[in-house]
Amino acid sequence: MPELVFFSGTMDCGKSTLALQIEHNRSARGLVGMIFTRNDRAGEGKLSSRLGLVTDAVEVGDGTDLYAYLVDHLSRGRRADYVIADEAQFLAPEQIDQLARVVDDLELDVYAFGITTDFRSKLFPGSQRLVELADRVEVLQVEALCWCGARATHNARTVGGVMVVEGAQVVVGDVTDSADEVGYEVLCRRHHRRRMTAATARAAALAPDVLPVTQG
Ligand SMILES: Nc1ncnc2c1ncn2[C@@H]1O[C@H](COP(=O)(O)OP(=O)(O)O)[C@@H](O)[C@H]1O
Ligand SMILES: Cc1cn([C@H]2C[C@H](O)[C@@H](COP(=O)(O)O)O2)c(=O)[nH]c1=O
Repeated sequence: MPELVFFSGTMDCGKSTLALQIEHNRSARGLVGMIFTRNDRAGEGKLSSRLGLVTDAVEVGDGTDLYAYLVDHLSRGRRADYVIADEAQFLAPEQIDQLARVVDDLELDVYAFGITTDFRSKLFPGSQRLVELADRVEVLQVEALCWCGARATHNARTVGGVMVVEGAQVVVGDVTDSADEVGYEVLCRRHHRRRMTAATARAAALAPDVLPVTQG
């Protein structure tokens, strides 16, 4: 039975890498994938992983009907044996419904990859719809780590290394972005709740009132 699978995790846990591996393994066996993405850091129409792998993809826009796109593609005699949707958190709920229809009516497997929650630990609307509709939700196995060493479960947005909780839900960026700009950092829940990033934890450890008193 074809399935809608949601591979979810924090930023930087290997979702795009897994998407590219699934694509590689299937294309090595002669299958043809339809790859959708939205707002990938590598630019329009790209699916990229931090390990350096990248492939071309169809850039989804606000008005793209993913079901209609596939019907049109197939009716022109082109092939699509399965579907990959990366950065699926950026898709609208209706577009997730369209992916579910691709599974049910076109009988294609759909593999969606995305982060579940935003920098305020609120569900992205597209991810919420995926959790509601997916046949399976798979949490990625190679977990990212918080600076404290615990499993990272939350995505923090930072400016100058300091966690912020105000701003637009969508701001494309990376965990490696320089400390001056808007960037991201993955944290465990405890440190996300306390808004304690690696930089603020370091600063707190160096603060004069916590330095050991030197004996004269
Ligand atoms: N230099 C590196 N060497 C090995 N692994 C790396 C390196 N840089 C990033 N990674 C790994 O790549 C993964 C991030 O891959 P990516 O697919 O881009 O993540 P996601 O799509 O979940 O944000 C992480 O598991 C990270 O550990
Ligand atoms: C938490 C959060 C993230 N984003 C953006 C930042 C990145 O461009 C993507 C996530 O990509 P990844 O491949 O999973 O690292 O999402 C955002 O727009 N808003 C957020 O709250």
